[in-house]
Amino acid sequence: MTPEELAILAAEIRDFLVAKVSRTGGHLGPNLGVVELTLAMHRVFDSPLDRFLFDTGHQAYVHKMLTGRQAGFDQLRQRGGLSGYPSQAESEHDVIENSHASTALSYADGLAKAYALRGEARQVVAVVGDGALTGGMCWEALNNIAAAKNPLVIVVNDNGRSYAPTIGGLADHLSSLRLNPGYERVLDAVKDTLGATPIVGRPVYEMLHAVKTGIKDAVAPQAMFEDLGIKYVGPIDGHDVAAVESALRRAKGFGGPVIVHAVTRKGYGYRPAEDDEADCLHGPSSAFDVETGKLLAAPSLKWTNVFAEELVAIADARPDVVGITAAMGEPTGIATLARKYPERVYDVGIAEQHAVTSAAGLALGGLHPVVAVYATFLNRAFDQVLLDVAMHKLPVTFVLDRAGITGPDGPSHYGIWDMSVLGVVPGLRIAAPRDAATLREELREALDVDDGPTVLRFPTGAVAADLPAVRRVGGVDVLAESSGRDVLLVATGAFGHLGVEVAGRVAEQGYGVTVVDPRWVRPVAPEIVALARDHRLVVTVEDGVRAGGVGDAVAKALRDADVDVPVRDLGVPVAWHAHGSRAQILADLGLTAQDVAREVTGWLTRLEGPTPSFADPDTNVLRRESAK
Ligand SMILES: Cc1ncc(C[n+]2csc(CCOP(=O)(O)OP(=O)(O)O)c2C)c(N)n1
Ligand SMILES: CC(=O)[C@@H](O)[C@H](O)COP(=O)(O)O
Ligand SMILES: [Mg+2]
Repeated sequence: MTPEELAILAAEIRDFLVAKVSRTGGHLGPNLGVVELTLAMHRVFDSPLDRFLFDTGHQAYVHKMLTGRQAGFDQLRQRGGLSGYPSQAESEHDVIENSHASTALSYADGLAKAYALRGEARQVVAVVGDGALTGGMCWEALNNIAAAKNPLVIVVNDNGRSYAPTIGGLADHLSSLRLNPGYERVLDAVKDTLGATPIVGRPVYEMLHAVKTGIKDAVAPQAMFEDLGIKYVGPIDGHDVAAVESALRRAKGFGGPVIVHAVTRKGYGYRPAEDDEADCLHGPSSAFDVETGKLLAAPSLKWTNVFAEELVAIADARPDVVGITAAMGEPTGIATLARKYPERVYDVGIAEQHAVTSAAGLALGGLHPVVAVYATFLNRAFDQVLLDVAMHKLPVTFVLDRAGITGPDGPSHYGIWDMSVLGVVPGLRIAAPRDAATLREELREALDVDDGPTVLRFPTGAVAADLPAVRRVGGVDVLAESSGRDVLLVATGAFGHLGVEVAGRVAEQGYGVTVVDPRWVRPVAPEIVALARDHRLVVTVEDGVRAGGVGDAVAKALRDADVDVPVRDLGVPVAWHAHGSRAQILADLGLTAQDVAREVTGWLTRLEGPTPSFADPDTNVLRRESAK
């Protein structure tokens, strides 16, 4: 293809991305920024013989288009449709399916070693963003890549942003070169005067590279990488296909590890994304107006908003409260605190392990840090929570947004493991609010705990309507109860509403039912044990994996207290759950009022002894507070 044809193709790809993603939602900004880069990769290398590894994978839409999957974009991130990330089931061109950042270079190191050992002449090309580069695994990988000296091409897609501008020393290094006025001005002048005739411009352009070498040496990215033993090529204009191709061909022929530093712009070529100061339309969650880039759906009050507002209200009175985000200030709501108290919020980059242990440091220094991350991303910092925070009994509060079944981002984004994994951390307490009122209350309770870590976890999306309790037993809220005592239903977190709906259905069948929201789900409250003692069956329902979850914990607590009441647990099976909407996935898992009620009555009918033994159908009226 001629440069002109390539330019036309790039424009067509952009038009396609905007047209499709504006209907489905998805990672528009990141993918608009890698159009030329991905075109060049496919022109220089031979996928799938050569392997393309996309770090985080949210920027692989162009790669999908170039590997025959354009038709799938109408169902992007929808159940049964195209994944928003690489998917081996979709294509042999795809490798990394995990949407957690900073993994690609480690995969690349291993893959390159395998090809070297097996004598396979296959190139490994890893695309890693400047944001992902702030993750520690990248540096562990670079250390090994340099030592292994295997042929490996690392494309640093440097757009200067994660969601917000990327923070940290490395980002400063990269940006000082990228933003060097001399480099940019001369580059633009060369490109302007020579017009779109890059071939003619090649010698001049290459001369510019020589000029830049001086700048590079002065600015250190080249030195920083080359001192590691990794060749550095760039910075190059990541939107100039010919320039990227030239750099990739040089890298391909080098015979060892090479970094190609491509300077790109997130949202490039679509003004609403380019001008979006928040995050360059990083990932609109649903359909948006093409003219403005604004979501079509009316904004709803989200769990995140409630958390953010309450945190600021608490921080107003508590100078010891500080916030930490791992490059997700806006998505987690911590940015709201930063706007009022910028000196009390720390963005550590995509570095959750560092976030947790630096929070331990903050706590040792007399502060009470709030670490706000998506539930799934805390997985990688388990050791830090366990040994750096909990073993030292430090007052750190973890606020886990997107806990439970999320949906469009697929299996590696589900926040379903926290209650199980964190359930084995001595001294750690977990709260699962059911609505805005309990979120506010439990956040305050968490920040009042000063002898160990606390966790607050809530799901994605609009906050559940307030669900007042009928009464409170210790720390446990009774949401509904009837005269009979056939079943105690423990409905955790946002499943409070589900629990009350199930109770109505079960009571209609003549059974006695009590629905409770434990509020603090770990450790199991003694009141749960006491309430269980009065019932014939305990059923738990949780928005998390069953194995080691609340159900298992309640069953163990009853065993430990010699309370011989059977426990049945409902939740998320231990499996990889495909992408879809949260409602669809919950329905697929039988976590709907109808399905749960059917399960509960089924268990009740199979219980030994007379049923309903405690419930008098005439008096077994379900008592509950109407939502205020
Ligand atoms: C471990 C982890 N933490 C947080 C995220 C959320 N996240 C998704 S994309 C992104 C920003 C990535 O920035 P960069 O690597 O520069 O890629 P870009 O979007 O700029 O192309 C973040 C923080 C994640 N995917 N993984
Ligand atoms: C790729 C990534 O990790 C995030 O961008 C994720 O897509 C955010 O999802 P939300 O839409 O839940 O904020
Ligand atoms: Mg970036």
